[in-house]
Amino acid sequence: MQSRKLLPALGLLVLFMLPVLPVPEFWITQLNYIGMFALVALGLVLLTGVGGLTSFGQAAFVGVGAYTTALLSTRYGISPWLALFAGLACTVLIALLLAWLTLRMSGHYLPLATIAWALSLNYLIANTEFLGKYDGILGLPALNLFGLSLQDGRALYYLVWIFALAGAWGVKNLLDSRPGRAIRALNGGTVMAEAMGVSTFRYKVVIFVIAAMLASVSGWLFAHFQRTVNPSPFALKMGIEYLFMAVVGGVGTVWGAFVGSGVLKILEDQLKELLPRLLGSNGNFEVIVLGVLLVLMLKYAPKGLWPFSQGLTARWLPARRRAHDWAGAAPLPARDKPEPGELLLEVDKVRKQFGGLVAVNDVSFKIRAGEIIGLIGPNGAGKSTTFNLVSGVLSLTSGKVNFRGLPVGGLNSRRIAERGMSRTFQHVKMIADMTVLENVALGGYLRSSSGTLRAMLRLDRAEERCLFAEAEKQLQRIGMQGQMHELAGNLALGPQRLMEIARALCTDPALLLLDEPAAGLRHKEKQALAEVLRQLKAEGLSILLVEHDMEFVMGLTDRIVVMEFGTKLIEGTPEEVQASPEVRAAYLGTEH
Ligand SMILES: Nc1ncnc2c1ncn2[C@@H]1O[C@H](COP(=O)(O)OP(=O)(O)OP(=O)(O)O)[C@@H](O)[C@H]1O
Repeated sequence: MQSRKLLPALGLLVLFMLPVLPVPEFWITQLNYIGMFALVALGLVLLTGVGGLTSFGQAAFVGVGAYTTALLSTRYGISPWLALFAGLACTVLIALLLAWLTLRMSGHYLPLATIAWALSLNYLIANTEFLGKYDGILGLPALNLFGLSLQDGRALYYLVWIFALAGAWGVKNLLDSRPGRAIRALNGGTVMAEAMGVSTFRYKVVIFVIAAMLASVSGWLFAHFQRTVNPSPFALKMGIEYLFMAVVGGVGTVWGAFVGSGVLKILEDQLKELLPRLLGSNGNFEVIVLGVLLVLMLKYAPKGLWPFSQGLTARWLPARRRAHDWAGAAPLPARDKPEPGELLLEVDKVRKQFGGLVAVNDVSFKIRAGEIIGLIGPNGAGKSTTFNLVSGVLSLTSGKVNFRGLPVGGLNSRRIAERGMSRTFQHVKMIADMTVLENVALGGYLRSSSGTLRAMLRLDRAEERCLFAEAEKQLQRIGMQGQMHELAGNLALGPQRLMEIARALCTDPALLLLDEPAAGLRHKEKQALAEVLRQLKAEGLSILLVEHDMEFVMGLTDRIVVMEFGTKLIEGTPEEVQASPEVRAAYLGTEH
């Protein structure tokens, strides 16, 4: 534990002592650039590494910050500090516009769109008379802080690194918070996060804007360091380099941004110097060597240098475990629970057509509070589609769904979660590199309120304690408390499915929707799951269970709805269903 705190403290001390030590000016300049580049790469850690949104266009935002301060401080004599905020305001406006235009794109369309707007913004700057075209703007004033001129690289060094480390602190805090868990959920697609009540589009915009703002601050520092701006450092080529820096360091890790910026900057400069001397001729040979090194790194350390080095040192540094500081935390707000026997869910003639195929054909059933209802049927019978209609993943072609007396048909899964239905997934959806506890705490999203700024400034700790206390309570409820500090991705399938149930319970649902929870489980794991579900029923919870495993459903449910070819074949008690000749023909007959 001691070495975990000692090493960063030592690193910080060395970093802040460097300018007063006899370190050559060249290295101070290098470190200034590394700090500025790291700010941009930090934005990419959040946007690309964590959020899964690849951007080649961050250099354009560096340009917005640089040009705004250049223009305002040289033409209008405005203080560079005011210009910093003006630059950030411009950046936010441009980022919001671009986010609105591009962030709904997926796959390769988004990276292509970032290339397109990076080219356009750069071309616009380079061809605007007002901005000095390709010559840019010269004669920027040096920064001044409390009467102290930061003209000298050694003086500016402190400002650069205060910004860079403050950025790292903010991003690190954000990732370990309520909005941070929502952001970390983006990378695995939007369905699970939306089902936990997260507006995934909103968080995509948030990380896009934060990344743009970090780039803009870097541009402001860069402009006053160089004392001149021109379009070339903000071109697409630099946008690609920033992405390389993040990837080389480790695109999902905060300190990777610093490692990547440092390694690339130093290697590039040293190779530029060394290679022509070695080869005896001039040329940009460093580009070739860097390209080869990058390919080798992607092959042998694909997660980047920081995670690679962490893997090597894991033997000496014990894994960090979250301090258990939530004992006695206040409970999260809870919803009014339905009375036993109260009509909870009313599915009335729901229909879903995919083109000419009627996947669900006027299916109706009801669930009362305290019941476990099974929805079964052979492959392709329409169970998952019905489940998705109830949980808001699919829109209804016709029919009605009422929940606790109010219509919910047509609401999206976020709104459905707000009303008190929570679901699990046929294929487990989780954040593999987060602990079990953190995954479950994501379920408490709608019962808490800390926003991005509070999280970045770490003002959210009291609410975080409440969230973790609730997550631990739900894990205890299903008998998984002992595994709460494990990474979710390291669990076997059975515990992963139970973890999903704990996450759904953390939303404080009135109805739990389980999509094939026994699929792929071993016999013992099925027994453990059935035990948990029986216990939840005994506690008064209502459950809709879509399942393939007949034995599992028969021993657990109060009533069963059997579907075939999109229609409801029969509804009854497990005994009635088992005795039904139609079911035998349609389902059991084909199964046994
Ligand atoms: N998005 C879609 N587009 C077109 N057809 C679909 C879509 N989703 C499902 N279907 C079709 O609707 C029918 C019902 O599918 P559904 O997945 O609901 O069945 P199921 O009972 O859940 O089957 P399984 O047990 O195999 O998951 C199938 O014929 C399926 O091919």
